[in-house]
Amino acid sequence: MDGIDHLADERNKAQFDVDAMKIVWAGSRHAFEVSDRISKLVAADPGFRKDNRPMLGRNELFKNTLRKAAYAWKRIIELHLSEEEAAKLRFYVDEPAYTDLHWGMFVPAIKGQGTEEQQQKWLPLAYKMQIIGCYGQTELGHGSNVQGLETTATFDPQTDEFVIHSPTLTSSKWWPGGLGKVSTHGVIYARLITDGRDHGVHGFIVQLRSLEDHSPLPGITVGDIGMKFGNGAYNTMDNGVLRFDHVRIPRDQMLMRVSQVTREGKYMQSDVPRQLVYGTMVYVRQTIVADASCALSRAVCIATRYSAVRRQFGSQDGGPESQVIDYKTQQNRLFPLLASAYAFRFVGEWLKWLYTDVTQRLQTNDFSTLPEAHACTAGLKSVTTTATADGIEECRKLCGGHGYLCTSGLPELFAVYVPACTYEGDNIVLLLQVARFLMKTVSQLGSGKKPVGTTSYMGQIEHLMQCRSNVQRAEDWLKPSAILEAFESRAARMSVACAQNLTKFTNPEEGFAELSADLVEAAVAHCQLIIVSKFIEKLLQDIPGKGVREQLEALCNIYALFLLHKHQGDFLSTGCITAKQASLANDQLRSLYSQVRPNAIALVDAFNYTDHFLGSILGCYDGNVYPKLYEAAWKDPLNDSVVPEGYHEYIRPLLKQNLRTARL
Ligand SMILES: CC(C)(COP(=O)(O)OP(=O)(O)OC[C@H]1O[C@@H](n2cnc3c(N)ncnc32)[C@H](O)[C@@H]1OP(=O)(O)O)[C@@H](O)C(=O)NCCC(=O)NCCSC(=O)CCCC(=O)O
Ligand SMILES: Cc1cc2nc3c(=O)[nH]c(=O)nc-3n(C[C@H](O)[C@H](O)[C@H](O)COP(=O)(O)OP(=O)(O)OC[C@H]3O[C@@H](n4cnc5c(N)ncnc54)[C@H](O)[C@@H]3O)c2cc1C
Repeated sequence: MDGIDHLADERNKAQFDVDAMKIVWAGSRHAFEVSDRISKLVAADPGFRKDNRPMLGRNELFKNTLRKAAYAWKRIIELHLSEEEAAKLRFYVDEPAYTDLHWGMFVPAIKGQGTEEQQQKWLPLAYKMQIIGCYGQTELGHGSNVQGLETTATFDPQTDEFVIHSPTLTSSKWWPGGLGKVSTHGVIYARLITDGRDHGVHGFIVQLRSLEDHSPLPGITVGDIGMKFGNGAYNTMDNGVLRFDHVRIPRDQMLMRVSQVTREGKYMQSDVPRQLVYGTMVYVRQTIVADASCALSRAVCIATRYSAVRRQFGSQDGGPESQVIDYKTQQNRLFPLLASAYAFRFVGEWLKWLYTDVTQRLQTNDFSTLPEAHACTAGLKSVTTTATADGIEECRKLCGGHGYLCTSGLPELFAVYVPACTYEGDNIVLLLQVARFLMKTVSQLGSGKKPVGTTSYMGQIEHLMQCRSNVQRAEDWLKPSAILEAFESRAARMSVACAQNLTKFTNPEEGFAELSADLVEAAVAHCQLIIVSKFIEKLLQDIPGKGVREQLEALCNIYALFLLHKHQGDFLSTGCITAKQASLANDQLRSLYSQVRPNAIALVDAFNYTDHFLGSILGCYDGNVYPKLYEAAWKDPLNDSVVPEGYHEYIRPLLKQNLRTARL
């Protein structure tokens, strides 16, 4: 447009090396370089244009997604992109598509639950996209309760086949992404039945469509489940419905790493735990935490840049009005979200490490850390997606009226993101899994079994149950030890209080159900402690770059003290801190906001997002918001004609009606 950087003054205020921060955000110099190169490549390619999405009807929108996915694949092949680069390209194309499920769930399910032989047969086909797969678990009647799935896979020893069948309406598969219109195959979860016995839910590779003409194979009814929340948004995805009418598949298409069925129809279990059938969900939940930091940082980048551009009130002697980012209320809503984006980034990095560690252990038949990995992935998925969905909506409000325009990018971002609170495990259901893990940990405290990993703080339970914070001045809250002690004692006390209340019930399951709201709060406290402590651990690492560590320290303190303020009730009622200390934390928070303020624009520049990826006029790099908004409005299809279609039919007759009739 005018070629001027309208945020240049803001950028000049920064007190740290933004390029060094970009590397911290990306995770490594290599990750930064890949991400930077691929994001620019996508942004410069008109084939990946996305600004017209909210205007398109479903069929047009979906066809456009198919085109982009095919084009992305073409570019991946032409440019000889590595697996890492290809994943980045799909990420920056930024359009939910069947490929997400193919690469993100179908392939991992075969890798995690297939035998060597099965992997050798299926993975090369999937890697070349000669078959396209989905993850078919959820049914019309059951999603959370996986053990309640109704689809059956009955072994027929006569033919050495499984017969896959949907016995009821509620057993119809319902939701799997990519299933509706695209997938040729699916990993389908069904109850395994041999010789009249039900062995529970297992995974099967089932071909759904002809590889010749894409028509459903005999016995298969398949389609899309219909429009979802928002314009554009997740409607680029063909979430599907699927019914089986006695569909036969060969025996070797049951994923047999965890359990097997022999030629004679004998059911056998390996010495790996049965829970590995749920392994793909652990993998995906871990990736969702990293994705949360991406979605939140994107919204925060838009809201921060726009808050520096937008001015309201406060003009003195005819000078400019105040930038809204200078209002403390704006900072109090925005900066904790900025801090959360960084916090989720680092906890996501750590969770990836934890997952890699568990996977390596599983390969050597060490299953000891699986329960913790399940609790951490479930809990962190829940806490980070809830905060991110709420955070995106808050960013929209932080942008005032203009945030409500699709051109702000925020409505679509919210609509695409919000199902993350439900898919891959409803967030409350997942927190209840964490609570079960915590109650088990508390119950074992007296047994001499030392809690490890993320529950190791419970090892000092006597201290945590009676300690009092020694914070006396606001600055004392900057000490990591003060923060950690407060968060650890809050989490420990909430868990122990639940455990004590549970003993009042003769039936433990009844007690768990009755106290579930409290248990969820205890689980949240535990997960927030993990996020805070991983941020603090990150700061123990070597962090090069002028001023970078100082910024991260400020953000870490903002994240922790904001949570402390928001959940004051927990901290005060459990007696970990006094009302005076809570008030000092708030004083400290205000002064941290002032410290971050001059760095705010540079801190969001460090995400290194292109204008294409942000997809937001309010968040554009140069801050030249008003001319772009004005220009975009005229491009709306409604402005194609000056007098709207329908004028002669519906407006003119109104205007020309008899006045006397109108008065009656
Ligand atoms: C809620 C539970 C965990 C309940 O399972 P259950 O067997 O009835 O539960 P239980 O008796 O409490 O647990 C038995 C035991 O299994 C453990 N466990 C449960 N899940 C896992 C796991 N993933 N890894 C490792 N261990 C696991 C539990 O901790 C229990 O262990 P324990 O017996 O206490 O030692 C489960 O059914 C579940 O995960 N439900 C959520 C369903 C879900 O996440 N579906 C995802 C579908 S795919 C999708 O949404 C893709 C969207 C992606 C996109 O579009 O991008
Ligand atoms: C966009 C999107 C994409 C999806 N993609 C896939 C896919 O690719 N493959 C696939 O298999 N599935 C997919 N799903 C399905 C998804 O995994 C399920 O919707 C999810 O696991 C939640 O299950 P549900 O729908 O049965 O919710 P429900 O369990 O019916 O939840 C309804 C309410 O009940 C509450 N609730 C349920 N159980 C309990 C309990 N024990 N205690 C307390 N409260 C409880 C929940 O908190 C919630 O408030 C997708 C879903 C969406 C929205």
